[in-house]
Amino acid sequence: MKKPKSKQFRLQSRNTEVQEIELLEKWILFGKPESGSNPLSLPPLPAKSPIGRIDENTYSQYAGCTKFQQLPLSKNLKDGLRQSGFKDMTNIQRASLPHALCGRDILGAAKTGSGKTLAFIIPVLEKLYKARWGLEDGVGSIIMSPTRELADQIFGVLKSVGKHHGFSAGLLIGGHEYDEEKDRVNRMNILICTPGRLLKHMDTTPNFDCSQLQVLVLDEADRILDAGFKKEVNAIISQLPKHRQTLLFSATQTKSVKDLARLSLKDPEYIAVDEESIAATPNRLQQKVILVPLDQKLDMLWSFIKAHLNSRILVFLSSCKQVRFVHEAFKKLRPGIPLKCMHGRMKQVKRMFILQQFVEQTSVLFSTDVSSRGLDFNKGVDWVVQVDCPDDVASYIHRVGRTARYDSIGRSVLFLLPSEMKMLDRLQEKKIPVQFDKPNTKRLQSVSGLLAALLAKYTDLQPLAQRAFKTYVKSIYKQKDKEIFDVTKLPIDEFSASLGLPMTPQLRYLNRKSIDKNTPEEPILAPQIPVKKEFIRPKQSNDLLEESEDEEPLDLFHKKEITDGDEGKAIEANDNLPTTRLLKKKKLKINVHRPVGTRVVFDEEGNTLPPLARLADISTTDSALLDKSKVLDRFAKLREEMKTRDLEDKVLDRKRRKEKRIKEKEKHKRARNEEDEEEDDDDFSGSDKDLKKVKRSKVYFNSDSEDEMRDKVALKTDEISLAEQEELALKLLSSLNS
Ligand SMILES: Nc1ncnc2c1ncn2[C@@H]1O[C@H](COP(=O)(O)OP(=O)(O)OP(=O)(O)O)[C@@H](O)[C@H]1O
Repeated sequence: MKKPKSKQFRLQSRNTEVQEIELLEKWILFGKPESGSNPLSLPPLPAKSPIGRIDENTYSQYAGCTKFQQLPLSKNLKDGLRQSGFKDMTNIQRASLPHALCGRDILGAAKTGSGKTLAFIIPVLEKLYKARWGLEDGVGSIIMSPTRELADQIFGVLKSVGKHHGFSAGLLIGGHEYDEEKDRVNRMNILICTPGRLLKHMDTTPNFDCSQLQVLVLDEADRILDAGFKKEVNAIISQLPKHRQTLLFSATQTKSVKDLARLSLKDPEYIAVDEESIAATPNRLQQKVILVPLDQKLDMLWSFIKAHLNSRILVFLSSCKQVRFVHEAFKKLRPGIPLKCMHGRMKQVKRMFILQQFVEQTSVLFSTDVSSRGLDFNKGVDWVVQVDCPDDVASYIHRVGRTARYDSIGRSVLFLLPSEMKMLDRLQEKKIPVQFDKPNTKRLQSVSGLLAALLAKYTDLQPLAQRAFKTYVKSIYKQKDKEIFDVTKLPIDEFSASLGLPMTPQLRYLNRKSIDKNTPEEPILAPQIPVKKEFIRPKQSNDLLEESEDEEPLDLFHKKEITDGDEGKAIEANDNLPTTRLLKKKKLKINVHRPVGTRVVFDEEGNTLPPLARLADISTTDSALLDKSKVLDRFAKLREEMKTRDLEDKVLDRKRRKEKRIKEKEKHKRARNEEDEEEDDDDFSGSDKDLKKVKRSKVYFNSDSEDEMRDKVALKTDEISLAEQEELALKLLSSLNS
């Protein structure tokens, strides 16, 4: 146990703390970089130049320095950084720390894996230290992250570099015990959290108070500020004090980040260290794009894995269901490397466990975008394989950013469908150095046949495959960027077969006939409706699957059923509308409170008629709207149908009852047997046992037609006794005769 420190020692250390803070503040003030300047452009300080106070009023320069030790940081933090192995600063740290340490708001963008975490953790720790923040002061800093895993990693870095500081820090993320968090949340100085969980505490935890907040950090700011978190983040920000330092970091600077900057940042420093090279991906990252038809994606992935059995491969697919199917199916095919999967539907603890396993050994991790942002795989991912096209360039950058972290090298490959080639242009527009390659199909191993066999053998795999198929197609259908994602160009049947499915699942929202170019007939429920030009999807000039100009615009949707008679009217009514308009089902509002018999009925001219007048009309006039003979025929048919159904039901019912009876008898029999066995265990003499057996054989029957058997045996007993009687009579007679 530690010896309690003496009062004098505590006083002395408090004095040195006060002196240190005073010195740091003067040093920071003295060397403040110009607002808007880029410390990276300053010449680096000579290695042996003095650090800290030089004389009474002179301090060393810190803007432009390259090492953490040259910064005006507390001794506690310098020790923490050194012990965690951090010596030289990365560019984003060099560019942002001098500004952040003097209390400025920061809007920082830097490549993935470039060290943004330390760029905000250091100012947080220093700000609270200089404010002499203590336990009783409550929440001093909030660090928000979009995902739990990322929050957990930030927490890890904070614990490591801040271990010599006395702050209490807590992780507030979903999947953790909420009630337990409630008790200690008020005692935490630094909160690392996901937006949802923080808001929950703000709303429900008594006395939870952030009114003294000093620093707010948004990591992966673009993601936190996008539509998904908008409500939560706005609600949180409205409860925070305006007077605070705000640090926003992300790999890509988006408009919404700037929007937030306008809302709450005060003269922020825009720090984009990669602006000169523009590309948001590291130079150490080799990036390839290959053209893979949809029905060959799994073959390609399988062949790739087989060719890289000694690597750590992170595979991105677009949905949880695909991740689950590919993981389960490939696991059964045993490629010779451990396979793992991770998606948002998994419990937090499991996700953490999988991540840890993945970084420890060579393996393949199938994942959704849940692991595409911010996760630091300890420089350990060799390959990032994007099997499904990312939503946009930002998403691409985040995915490939899981490899080539800090100073390590990495490789990535993106599979693009012929219809998704526009994505290549988008990447090149953003100056992302991707290399387009043709895949080596000589080494391609086909797995679709194997998958079909697997699906037949493991019945639980088939629904997984079906769901994977459906979610993939739906994800393409729902994508906003129709220039890249065009569901009409997917070879649906071939894709289904490539997953091993015996039949293509039904996709209700797609009109299959329109998609299938081999069956150019008209969709049955889609009458030819003139379509306004502006509603037709513009054709892409560089689409490999381009259709001819003359072709009718594709109709992807099912139409509301239109009967022969209605068809003309429907067309007339919607003359100038695009086809899609017709398909929207009109929601019928039923007023359940309407008094009975008050329904409004219209005549042919559109005049309202009194309720039920139309029916009365039918009975009184010859021009009946309903043909009576037809109605009677219909009723006769219905009666016939009901009769046959009734018969079928009866047969079924009889069968069910019989089965039930048999089951019950078997149950009785088993119970009896058990009883008898118990009795057998008691002291039975041999003869008694035999007797019992004989008795039992008379009582129990095994066959289904039990009653018949019983009758037969009864008959048999009668016959025997009769024969015996006859024999006895004969004997008697012969004895009498003799
Ligand atoms: N100054 C440094 N010296 C050595 N290693 C560093 C330094 N700064 C960061 N690193 C290491 O670089 C890796 C990436 O850092 P970090 O996770 O902070 O990157 P990031 O920019 O936040 O990435 P992302 O955008 O993907 O979230 C980590 O393993 C971290 O330990």
